[in-house]
Amino acid sequence: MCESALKRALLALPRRLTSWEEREAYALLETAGYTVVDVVRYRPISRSRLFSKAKLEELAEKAKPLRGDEEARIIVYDELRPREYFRIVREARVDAIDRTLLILEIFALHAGSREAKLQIELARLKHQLPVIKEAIRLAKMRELPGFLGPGGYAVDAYYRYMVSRIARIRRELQELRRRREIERAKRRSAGLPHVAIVGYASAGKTTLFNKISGEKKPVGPEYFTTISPKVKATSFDGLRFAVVDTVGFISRIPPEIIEAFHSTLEEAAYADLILYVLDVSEDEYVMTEKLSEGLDTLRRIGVVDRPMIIAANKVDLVRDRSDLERVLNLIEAMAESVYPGLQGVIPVSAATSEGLGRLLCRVATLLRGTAGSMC
Ligand SMILES: Nc1nc2c(ncn2[C@@H]2O[C@H](COP(=O)(O)OP(=O)(O)OP(=O)(O)O)[C@@H](O)[C@H]2O)c(=O)[nH]1
Ligand SMILES: [Mg+2]
Repeated sequence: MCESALKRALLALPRRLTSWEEREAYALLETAGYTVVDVVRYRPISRSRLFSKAKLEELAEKAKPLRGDEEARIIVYDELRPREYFRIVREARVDAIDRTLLILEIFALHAGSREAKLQIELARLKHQLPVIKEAIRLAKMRELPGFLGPGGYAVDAYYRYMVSRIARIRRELQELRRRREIERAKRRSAGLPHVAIVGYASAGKTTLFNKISGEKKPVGPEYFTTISPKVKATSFDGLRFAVVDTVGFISRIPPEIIEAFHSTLEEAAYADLILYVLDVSEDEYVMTEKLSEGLDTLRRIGVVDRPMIIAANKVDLVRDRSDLERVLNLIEAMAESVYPGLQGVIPVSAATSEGLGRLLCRVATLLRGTAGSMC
């Protein structure tokens, strides 16, 4: 969902990005409601120092038209260390955010549940804590005159507030997680096996979830349309099961976000079957990159041995159908080599329902554990 009034942004892009990662950067900015007014490309000097003096001057020059606009931001599509943040803000006099904060802004736009809102606030606070620490250090050295009041007392107080707020959010999240576990246990004791739909952002997970469950959850071309997991009981061929929609993966998910959304992705770790949605209408290189990123993310959240089916989605958009078999084989070979639990790759179109019957038949067979199925 884009905000109607676009916020202006000066985008700082590292030169190391591949072209599809660059497209992803623009897609994320657009989803967050920014319009890019100018771009600065740079090669980081080191991990802690991104910009040379000359680059910083270029950035400040290009940021001039944004000065005084409270909504405008310099967006550094990288990990921004506190010292670098203050260097930029002091030089350019426009506020800056990094890639993690950009992603969190998008999450905040789509956060419906209390749990999602708390997770985002927690991730933001944890991200800001080192910045505030740096502000205290600079205020003590009198390098940051006037920043949040004299002598940095206000900064100190804010720091203490953040620490106590983090502790409170952690407690509340623990309670919500406990409740979620109870609900999951209830569904299990009712005998419902769980199928978790996972995959890269915008692969078509919710479209497939809606088709399988008869729901009408929002879908859309922007990233992170879904951020809280949705569960719905459904049935196929006399078999009842629960289907779960989850938050999409993106490349290089920042650690704060992985941690914040662990409980969301946890639904996948508890599932009896993983339905991995892959957009096969994309360029082959992009598709395989996204597949390996996604499988890597699953491994990081502890999904290593659950049975998995890959739904090769959006086949309605594949022009060269004669080449599809080769692409499916490639996906299978690639996924199998890193994920031994793979139980097949099935071409589908969540939009037109093509292949859906075969997919569900395979899901039901695996959940029943019956051998010698027709699909
Ligand atoms: N042509 C075509 N479009 C599809 C298909 N499946 C999904 N889409 C479109 O792809 C876009 C993304 O679909 P979603 O279902 O929102 O994708 P998602 O994986 O849930 O995305 P996030 O929740 O943002 O991670 C939407 O514009 C859908 O209409 C398909 O099989 N064919
Ligand atoms: Mg979705």
